[in-house]
Amino acid sequence: MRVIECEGLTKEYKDHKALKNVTFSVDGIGCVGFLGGNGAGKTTTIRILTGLAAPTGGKVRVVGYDVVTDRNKVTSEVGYCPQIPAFYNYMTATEWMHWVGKLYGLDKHTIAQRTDELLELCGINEARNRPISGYSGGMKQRLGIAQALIHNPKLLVLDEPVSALDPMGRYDVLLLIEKLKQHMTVFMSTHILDDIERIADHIVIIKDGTVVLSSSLEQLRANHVEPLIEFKLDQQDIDLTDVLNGLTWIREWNLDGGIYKVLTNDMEKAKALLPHILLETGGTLAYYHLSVSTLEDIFLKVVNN
Ligand SMILES: Nc1ncnc2c1ncn2[C@@H]1O[C@H](COP(=O)(O)OP(=O)(O)OP(=O)(O)O)[C@@H](O)[C@H]1O
Repeated sequence: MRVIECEGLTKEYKDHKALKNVTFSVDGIGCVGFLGGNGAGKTTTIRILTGLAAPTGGKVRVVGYDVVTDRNKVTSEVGYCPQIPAFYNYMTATEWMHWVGKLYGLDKHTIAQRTDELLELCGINEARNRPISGYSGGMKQRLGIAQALIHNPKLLVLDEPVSALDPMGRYDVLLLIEKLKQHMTVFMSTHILDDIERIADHIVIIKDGTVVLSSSLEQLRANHVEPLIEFKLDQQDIDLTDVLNGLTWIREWNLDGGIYKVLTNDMEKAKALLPHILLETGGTLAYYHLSVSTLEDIFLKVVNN
């Protein structure tokens, strides 16, 4: 059974088509990074996957259930934490978890047991009897995740879980997601490539309401990572456009922050000739490095294509 199956999903608001064609599927445990720029359609997709909004068209099944016809089953199998989780801040974490457990209709014994397990797992145990109002952003996010897990869901959906956090809070939350993904499917939206690179096993990229890529990270690297040459000249005012465009063995190049990145059809030739050609322009090399394309290079290529 697929954990998520989205086929031709569309969502239209009154005067705006937020999702035009969202098609992807997710199997098994691990972390899925759902990546897209501002307004790409991440939150809208997440709201549909969690049963909070209805699609306008297409088929969506989550943990085997249709999000429209089996909405209650979907909500009982999915845990959701928004970007900025809201609490009754005067409550302690223990009180909050009991309150949420009751909303899910769990019995007292189960609530107490799950609260102990989850507050320990999410690193809130020490602070569990303090009011939430005194928690840091990272602690609130981890409590939001604990709360989302109270009913033991098969799928955890996180909307930009680390975007609003400071580096320490971000580190703790990513560490927690890394633990959770060993036992369940975690679907997290983000616009930060570093997060994906660090913890995701599968990546889905959405652009203008359409999925432009869905692939395992392993497959993505195998298909797209290629060797490249990076260099920088001391003289930033030398224009290399004509020189680089005139070399038949250079397939693609770009300039970013003074650093040239060059993809070639013939690495041996490029290694032998390029440094000399650059010196002939009157420039001196400040930096020269044989490298491979990064996830950022691949992302830009896929999104701009
Ligand atoms: N209730 C709504 N009514 C009309 N348009 C909406 C509504 N909600 C979202 N949109 C529009 O749909 C598009 C997708 O929005 P969505 O919030 O899903 O994007 P996102 O990828 O989550 O972006 P961000 O990273 O900025 O939160 C945007 O153009 C947004 O303005």
